[in-house]
Amino acid sequence: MALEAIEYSDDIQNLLLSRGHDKLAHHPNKYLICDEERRSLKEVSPSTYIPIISLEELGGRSRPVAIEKLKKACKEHGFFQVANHGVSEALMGDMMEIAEEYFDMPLEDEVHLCTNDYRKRTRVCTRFCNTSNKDVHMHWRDYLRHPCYPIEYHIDSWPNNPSSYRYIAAKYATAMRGVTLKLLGGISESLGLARDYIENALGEQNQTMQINCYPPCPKPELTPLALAAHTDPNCLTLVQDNGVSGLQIMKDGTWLDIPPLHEAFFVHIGDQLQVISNGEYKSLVHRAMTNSVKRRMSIPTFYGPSLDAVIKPASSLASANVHGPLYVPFTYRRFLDHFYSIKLYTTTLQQFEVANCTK
Ligand SMILES: O=C(O)CCC(=O)C(=O)O
Ligand SMILES: [Fe+2]
Repeated sequence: MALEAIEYSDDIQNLLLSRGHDKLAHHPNKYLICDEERRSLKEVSPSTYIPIISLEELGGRSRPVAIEKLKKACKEHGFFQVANHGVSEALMGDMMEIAEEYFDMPLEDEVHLCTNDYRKRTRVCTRFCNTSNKDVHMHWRDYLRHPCYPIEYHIDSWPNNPSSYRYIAAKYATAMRGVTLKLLGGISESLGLARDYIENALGEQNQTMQINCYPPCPKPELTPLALAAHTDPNCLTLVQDNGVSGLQIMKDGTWLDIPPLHEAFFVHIGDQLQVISNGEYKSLVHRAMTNSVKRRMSIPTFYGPSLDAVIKPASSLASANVHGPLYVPFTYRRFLDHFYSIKLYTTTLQQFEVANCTK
């Protein structure tokens, strides 16, 4: 689909859930979900075991043991929690507080950031994707999103309100980059690659911070999904939440509830790591549920390639596989264009599978 075709004039300000009431009354059909999604909501199991990776352990003499743990977590689960990560409780608290404040502000100050155009890298939005199909259902979520690396390059595009937003978000983004790079170093080694392999494979790199705001939903039976099932298109995602549950992940064909984590970050694998690892590690299918009582907030840090980086399976992993490379090389820009143009957000990778490209 031509990208030009995806501009359309939904009144995004009217659709933002957090800025006004009764979206269900005004847009009764927009939030309905399909039968298949509705069926899957009934088959959810209670919370699951979440492997713990200690960043202290990864940086110390027990690194080889920690790398083995990391390998098992990535291979068998696709997710883990990172503890002893060095991001202070105070900074995590300040970031969540300013995030909550942001979504309590009147919209007037932020109108200039509201857009559904995914190419605007700093934006306030409510749609998951920018498809031209207006019938795609909406999610019970608003979000603010902005790039964070290099900070000096992007900070002027960030919200200026609340007045300490930029200061706190910059401190947080810097700390999160440190944690992510340490994890990526460990993950590289867990695949038998040089410690800086993945970092280098991401080119100039891209770090994006997102603040998801899921307001209480008056009719969760009508619109149970706050965010539909998807895999993240980036490489690795680290999530902080505000202590309200709602995240679910798919493991071995079953949906599982993930409880809120205190002081730890929930980390999971994205599509680019699946490609670089040549399918050794799989990106995690996940979604979020609505809640009729409490507002849920989450702050994912998405770490991935720069738009021009060419992503492909690591050659040592491709040659170790009887099938060779499982994915064709692509630029991240091309990948994202495809990701934002499809309706089923769990299938982006299929387009880039060698098996599908040589037919
Ligand atoms: O809210 C969450 O915990 C997950 C959010 C998410 O999956 C996303 O923003 O991509
Ligand atoms: Fe996600």
